[in-house]
Amino acid sequence: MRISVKAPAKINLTLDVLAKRPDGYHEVEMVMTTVDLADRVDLTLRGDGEITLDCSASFVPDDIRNHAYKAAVLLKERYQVREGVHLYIDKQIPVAAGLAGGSSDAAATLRGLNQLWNLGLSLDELAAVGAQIGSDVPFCVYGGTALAKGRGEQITHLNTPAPCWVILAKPPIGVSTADVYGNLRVQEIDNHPLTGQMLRAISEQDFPMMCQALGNVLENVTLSLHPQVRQIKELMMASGADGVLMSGSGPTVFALVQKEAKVHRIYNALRGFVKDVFVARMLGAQEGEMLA
Ligand SMILES: C[C@](O)(CO)[C@H](O)COP(=O)(O)OP(=O)(O)OC[C@H]1O[C@@H](n2ccc(N)nc2=O)[C@H](O)[C@@H]1O
Ligand SMILES: Nc1ncnc2c1ncn2[C@@H]1O[C@H](COP(=O)(O)OP(=O)(O)OP(=O)(O)O)[C@@H](O)[C@H]1O
Repeated sequence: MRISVKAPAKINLTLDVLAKRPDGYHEVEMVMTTVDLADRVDLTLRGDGEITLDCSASFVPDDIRNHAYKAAVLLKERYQVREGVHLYIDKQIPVAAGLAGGSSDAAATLRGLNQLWNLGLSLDELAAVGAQIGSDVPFCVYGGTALAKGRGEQITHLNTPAPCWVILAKPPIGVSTADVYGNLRVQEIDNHPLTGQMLRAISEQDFPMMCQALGNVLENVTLSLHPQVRQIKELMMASGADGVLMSGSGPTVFALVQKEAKVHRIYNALRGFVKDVFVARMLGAQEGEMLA
């Protein structure tokens, strides 16, 4: 038996850090949404109980370091499953990009195995397993649009934002999330995003207010480490984007626009500058879509 599950990328519409915690993580408050730039995870039942993985991108680890592999191991142990699985990841989301590609693969694996292994678990139960893998995994289990608190695992579901286009551009650098958080001086943050305004903009589907409320306190840290990220932001703004922000710990920057004509202008301007440029839409549905 084989099933395929979509693993969409996420963007952060806001990312605020409130405090550094004694466990080394940071207390965050962030609004996240999924977009239709997605990996695909194929899951094939293995009767011998083994867990194996292949990925279309050869540089992505194919063992326990892979978040999807880890998800399968954790679920198998926790629910004492006898069967195994072969996972194949068709990678479309750029790696180490601030788009939660690995987290989304893990979440898609949890959703797919729930079906393949007939576990009958709720999304809340899958998200609890996901939290053991990474802070972004619980959000990715649900998808859609949400406010995430704690270290990212406390999820409140939100409405679908105003319809718009999302143009994503990733400069050819990988960014370590741990390094970016490590370089953040929480007491010195002077650009806290307007989270309340973002929540209002989403509930009222107010596109201009959503663009105004975009904000990410990790942006300055990554910008100081990688000046190319600032150049991409400036290029997007000069090409007519309605709102521009870095996603997560970066280095991917996204532009929001409502008029389709602007999409082409921004895309063409960026393609002369970086190779990885994607045009996407925000996903409305809360639960990741099963393909088959
Ligand atoms: C930047 C974001 O992607 C925004 O959505 C997340 O906050 C990070 O999510 P993630 O990549 O799933 O993060 P994890 O794999 O849990 O943690 C990677 C590293 O980031 C740092 N980290 C992560 C989350 C958090 N709330 N505080 C942190 O300080 C820690 O040093 C941790 O060792
Ligand atoms: N399934 C996977 N896909 C991509 N990378 C993975 C995967 N599993 C583990 N990794 C490792 O995780 C690291 C981060 O990759 P990922 O693409 O998830 O980063 P990211 O998009 O910045 O994540 P986040 O936004 O959650 O911080 C990579 O260096 C990669 O080696």
